[in-house]
Amino acid sequence: MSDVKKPILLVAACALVDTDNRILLAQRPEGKSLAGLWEFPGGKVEAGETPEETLVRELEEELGIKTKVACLAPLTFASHTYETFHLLMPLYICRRYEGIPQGREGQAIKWVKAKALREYPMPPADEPLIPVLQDLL
Ligand SMILES: Nc1nc2c([nH]c(=O)n2[C@H]2C[C@H](O)[C@@H](COP(=O)(O)OP(=O)(O)OP(=O)(O)O)O2)c(=O)[nH]1
Repeated sequence: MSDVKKPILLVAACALVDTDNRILLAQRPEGKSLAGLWEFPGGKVEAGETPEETLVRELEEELGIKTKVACLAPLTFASHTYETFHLLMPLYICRRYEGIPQGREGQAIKWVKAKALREYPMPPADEPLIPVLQDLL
């Protein structure tokens, strides 16, 4: 075990699910950490925000869709040590939203069937989330 304590980073993420039970993945753009990997939309919880508020904000900023705190249900979470921080990432599921998701920040997006999730390389923290979604959907 390392002596140096890593800060905990709180990131809220969302499995957005459409009427065909597909899940939306977004590709991390070049220039960011973990570039090219496919992730659940979301982002860092800012000071003064609840994770649900973060998601309502991020889903609008990143995808141009509107949802509500009441439409976000907690599903599971990721807890993973990266080199410089420990990621704690609650994963919510959302089936009720308005608008058609678009990659508003230049990121590619893709609707993916649960059984095909492993065809899309994801950050290591996301690995344990895949079977949870596959069991559910
Ligand atoms: N949104 C999201 N982030 C994830 C997932 N899996 C995972 O390890 N992460 C990590 C990547 C980032 O380190 C962090 C999310 O940060 P962010 O999306 O708000 O900010 P960012 O890409 O600008 O972060 P960075 O360039 O500073 O690393 O959580 C995931 O499925 N969704």
